[in-house]
Amino acid sequence: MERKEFRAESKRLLDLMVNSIYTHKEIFLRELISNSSDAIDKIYYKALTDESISFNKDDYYIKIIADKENRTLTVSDTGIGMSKEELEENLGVIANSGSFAFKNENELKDGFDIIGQFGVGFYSAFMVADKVTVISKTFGANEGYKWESEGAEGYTIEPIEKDTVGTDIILTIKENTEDENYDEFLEEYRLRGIIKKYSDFIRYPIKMNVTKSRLKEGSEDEYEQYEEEQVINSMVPIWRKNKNELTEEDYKNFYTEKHFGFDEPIKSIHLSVDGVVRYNALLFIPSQIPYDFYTKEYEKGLELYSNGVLIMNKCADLLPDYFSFVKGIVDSEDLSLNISREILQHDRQLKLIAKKIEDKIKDELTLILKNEREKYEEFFKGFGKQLKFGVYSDFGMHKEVLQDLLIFYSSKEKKMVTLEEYVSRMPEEQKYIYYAAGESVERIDRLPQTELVKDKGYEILYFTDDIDEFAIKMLMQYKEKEFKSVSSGDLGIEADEKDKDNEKEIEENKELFSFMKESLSDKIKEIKPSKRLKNYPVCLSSEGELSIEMEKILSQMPDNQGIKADKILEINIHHHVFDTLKSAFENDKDKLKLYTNLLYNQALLIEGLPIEDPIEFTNNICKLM
Ligand SMILES: Nc1ncnc2c1ncn2[C@@H]1O[C@H](COP(=O)(O)OP(=O)(O)OP(=O)(O)O)[C@@H](O)[C@H]1O
Repeated sequence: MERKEFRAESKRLLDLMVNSIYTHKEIFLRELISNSSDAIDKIYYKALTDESISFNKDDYYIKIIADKENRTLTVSDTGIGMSKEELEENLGVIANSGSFAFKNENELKDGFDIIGQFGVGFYSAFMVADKVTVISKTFGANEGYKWESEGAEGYTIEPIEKDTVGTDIILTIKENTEDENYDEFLEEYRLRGIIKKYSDFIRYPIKMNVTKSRLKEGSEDEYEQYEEEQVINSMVPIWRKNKNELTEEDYKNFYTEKHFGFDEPIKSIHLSVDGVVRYNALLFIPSQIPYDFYTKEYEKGLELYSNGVLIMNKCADLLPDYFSFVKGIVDSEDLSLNISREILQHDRQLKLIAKKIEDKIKDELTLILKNEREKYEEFFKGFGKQLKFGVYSDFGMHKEVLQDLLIFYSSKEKKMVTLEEYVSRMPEEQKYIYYAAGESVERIDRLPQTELVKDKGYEILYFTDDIDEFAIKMLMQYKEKEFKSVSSGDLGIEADEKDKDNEKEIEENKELFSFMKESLSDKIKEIKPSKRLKNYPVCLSSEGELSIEMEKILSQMPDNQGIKADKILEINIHHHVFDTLKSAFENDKDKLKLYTNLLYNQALLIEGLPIEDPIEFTNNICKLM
């Protein structure tokens, strides 16, 4: 019989499993039972919706058999089974989740991490077994197949007789070592405990033979032991249980068991609605972003059940895009089993459920923001962008829902604040909500353009995400206060007396400014004395809808059309550099050209924009040295 190699990634993971020092080895059983349950879901759904298949609820179960003599533990199910191709495809490679590829070598050395984070499913069997045998017959096939592997060397596959459809996974349990006791995975008591702990909510019976004792027939004091098949799990899905029967721990276990995420959810939401549409929902707000969250591969959606039967893995219509990070399940007895994806989209009941879910998520997030700020900030680090995309998308249609969930770094508070907090602190004479956009808080903090606003004692919100300014433009205003970039032409701050005195100076230097403007030609729209600069000689500001930050972001887009902001070069006439400019204007116009060019390039650098001709720039500096 031919031995086949595992694919490279699988081999590495297998090595990891075999040599695992992971302390919770017991989770292998949870993984296998969960796979069995998924497989039964598939056939159960088929049987319910296809009239040609006879249906008997009792036919669907999982059975655990421990055989101490042969050191085998079998997890047997009456699920959909696997064909030869499926055995190869599913068990010869790491589950097509991509999660593995994402982990880098360093993280991989730490087996704990990968098991804890992703639940590598089937492969975890190798933590406790020397050999794993899978015997499976898929629905509609005439014969079964046996897949067998003793670890990283590879696996074999061959046809085998099997009467019933389903899968048996037979683990040959490892011998005990000095540090590890593997015998326990053959102990009835221990196995029951593991099943209760991790798989109690599985909706199909998990059966096991348990040892009992009874009075011997005809005897009054002599007992005998006998075996009886028992269902170990309670089978009530967690979402059907009463909230006060459940602990936070139960919800967390369910989250992990379902592989919703490798983190701990910041919130579990349990809904039992008995209105026009009756349904139960269990929703989770994760604390960490999944590695693929901001990629095309990420698929949003909730598991959808009709009266306990899974009808869709990821029902996207239940979640708005801006809450796409939410995981969970919805189960309604009012939904038809045979509902198709297309019908579902227009289903009135589903729409009602979706609306209620959206409201609930918003309320919960608002509560966390209010009462558990640190937690919210952690959440926002990961998912804040998604909320801001939500404000921006669909022409701002959802801004009302989302605006109070936004937080931004504040120049004054030195921490994240809400728009509401900002507005409530605004001095009476302050007209606008000021913001500054840039790469990082540190960089924005040093932007010359912030000087005047800070000097006035006004708070500035720092925008460090690309989407921020676009989202704010969509928002336009908050509580009737418009947003204003500190780089915009008109800041709406009254010039103080000193500035008025300077108007004379400006008038006197009109020609100097027009000479400088000419030498920069159309690189800038205008050059003018700055009202906002205090300590810096120059800065750039912009006029119109498109800011310099937005220009930067758009220029990085693949279909960038070279759209430019209208730039204004502002000169600080109180800076000693201005005296140098004046004297060059009098005595040496060529030098003034050089200076103008230098100042313009300096302003670009401060903005984080590339200078157009670095060679010319450095040559100019040398010329002046
Ligand atoms: N008992 C089973 N019956 C039928 N198919 C199975 C069974 N066990 C595993 N499979 C198939 O093998 C695939 C791989 O299983 P594995 O546990 O490695 O990953 P997964 O379940 O897809 O992913 P995850 O464990 O992250 O949920 C499954 O997706 C399923 O198609």
